[in-house]
Amino acid sequence: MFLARLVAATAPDEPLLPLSVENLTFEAGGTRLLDNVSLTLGQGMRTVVMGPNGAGKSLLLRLCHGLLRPTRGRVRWALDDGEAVRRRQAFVFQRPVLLRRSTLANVTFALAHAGVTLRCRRDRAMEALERVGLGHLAGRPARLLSGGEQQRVALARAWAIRPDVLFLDEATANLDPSATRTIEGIVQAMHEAGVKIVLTTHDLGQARRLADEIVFLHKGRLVEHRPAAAFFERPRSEQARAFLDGRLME
Ligand SMILES: Nc1ncnc2c1ncn2[C@@H]1O[C@H](COP(=O)(O)OP(=O)(O)OP(=O)(O)O)[C@@H](O)[C@H]1O
Repeated sequence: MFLARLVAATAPDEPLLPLSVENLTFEAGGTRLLDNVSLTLGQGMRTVVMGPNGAGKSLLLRLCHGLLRPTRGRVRWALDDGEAVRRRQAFVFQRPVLLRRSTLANVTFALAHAGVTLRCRRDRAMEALERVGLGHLAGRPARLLSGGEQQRVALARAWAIRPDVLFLDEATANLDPSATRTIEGIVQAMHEAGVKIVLTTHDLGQARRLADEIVFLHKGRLVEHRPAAAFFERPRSEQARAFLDGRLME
């Protein structure tokens, strides 16, 4: 069992993508919050999920990542191995959840959880911390770091496990412009390293900077799924036009 985990974490041969979402529906308390969404996300493009408050962006990401179970429909990966699928993706939340340990230990803990051998953990964790510019703070208690630094620890943790797919849900919503740009630079570096990026944001500037394609949701429905340049220049739907003009609040 342990060996199987190790192999899954270190030798990802078969592609995980594309990710197909088929007639995905999520209901809670008698309300349909995500309504029959179908789309396919492939390798390479940075996908930005946009839409007004309550559109279902977080729900879509959480369902894709397996944090929630759909009421109907399904999430299908190219790889038909639930354990490997789970281990080859990472999720960064709006507020990072950090352990009451050193910055380094937060990353090595994630590696232990991913089945990486004790021998490799420290080097891999340090490498990831260096990549996000936090090598010098490895020994500092993680919870004493600034908000932007804490989010960089979350990204180092994600990077260290070498995921195929990284989901980010409003990862910069609480950060100032400088910390936001730092996070965007790390996301861009992960994209260039071959990690599939799927993120939600309220920040139109960020969407324009990072997106290759846009998934636009409104009231739980998929309204547009198009290349970013086309979406921003010629949105097809009235909802998207209103949203880009700042006229669609929910
Ligand atoms: N587990 C849940 N149970 C019940 N309702 C939920 C649950 N998760 C989300 N919702 C509701 O579903 C709707 C969509 O939520 P979601 O968080 O996906 O929206 P969002 O598009 O990410 O919005 P925002 O931009 O405001 O973060 C909201 O009305 C939210 O209150």
